[in-house]
Amino acid sequence: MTAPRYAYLGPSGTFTEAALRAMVDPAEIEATPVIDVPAALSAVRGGDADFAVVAIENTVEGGVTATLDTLAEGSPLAILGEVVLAVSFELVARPGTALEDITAVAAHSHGLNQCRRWLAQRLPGAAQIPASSNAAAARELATGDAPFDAALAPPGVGVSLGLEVLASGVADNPHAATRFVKVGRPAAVPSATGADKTTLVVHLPDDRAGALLSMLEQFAARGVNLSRIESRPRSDRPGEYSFSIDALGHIDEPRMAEALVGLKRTNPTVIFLGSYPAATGYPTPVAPGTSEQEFADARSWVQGLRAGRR
Ligand SMILES: O=C(O)C(=O)C[C@]1(C(=O)O)C=C[C@@H](O)C=C1
Repeated sequence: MTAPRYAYLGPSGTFTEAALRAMVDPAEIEATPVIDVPAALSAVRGGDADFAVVAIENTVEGGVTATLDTLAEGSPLAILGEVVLAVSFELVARPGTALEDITAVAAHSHGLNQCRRWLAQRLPGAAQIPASSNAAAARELATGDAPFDAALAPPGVGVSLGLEVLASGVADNPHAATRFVKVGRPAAVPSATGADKTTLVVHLPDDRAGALLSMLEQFAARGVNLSRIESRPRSDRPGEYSFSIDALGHIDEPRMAEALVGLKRTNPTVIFLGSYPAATGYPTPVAPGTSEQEFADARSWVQGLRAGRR
């Protein structure tokens, strides 16, 4: 059997690679670094990779828009799992560089934003240069003629490239974390674990007052908790928005299945991106009256009514 092929934001050393390693045994897969999130997801869509691991949300920047938008448009993809990693950086530079010598620092734009305050305090005059990834910035510094003299890199990457660490634990928020998802092509949904998450994209009906409220009611009426909802502008219809939603629970559970039926009946587009184990591991909250047994009992009561039982 050939090893499953994974695409991830490279080069080697990115937080995305660390997330990939946290999800699968690197010895059992073939991992290919790619230049950005759309390239990783295109590799899956086009069949060059079986899976991709991509960042979807971080505690400072919120949703990773490249991921949310690329998942929501184009041929169907499925989220199969998630992992959350704590994120803090090392400020790295070529040996002999002092903090006061630094005139320009590079990192992924999310990395720069995750260290905005630190950079303002410690390197107030330095230009901030966006790179395709934090690890790519460190690599360019080590090997090339980089137009910057420092980089914010994932821990350990600078030393492995022969760079010096000028500061470690760099992060504005000591609790900063990034959530990554494993994405594949759609297949039968893996069974519920009891601690699951379902990700959806919903387009609301045009020009209808209360459309957002009635979409949310589909979840509320079945006791389904949302853990994330964000709106994104639609590239095909300027001025209109799609909603990217994480809901706690699994499509195999009647409360989630009924919410999906309601969403499908009342909204023009519902994209199901998958039901998969939640990284928190917290059991799915079950509101009174929404357990599987209560749905089953109520259904058989209705069946009984039809058959004349009162
Ligand atoms: O994987 C990496 O190292 C990245 O550079 C990407 C990325 C992101 O897309 O958010 C990943 C984690 C950090 O939050 C900062 C940047």
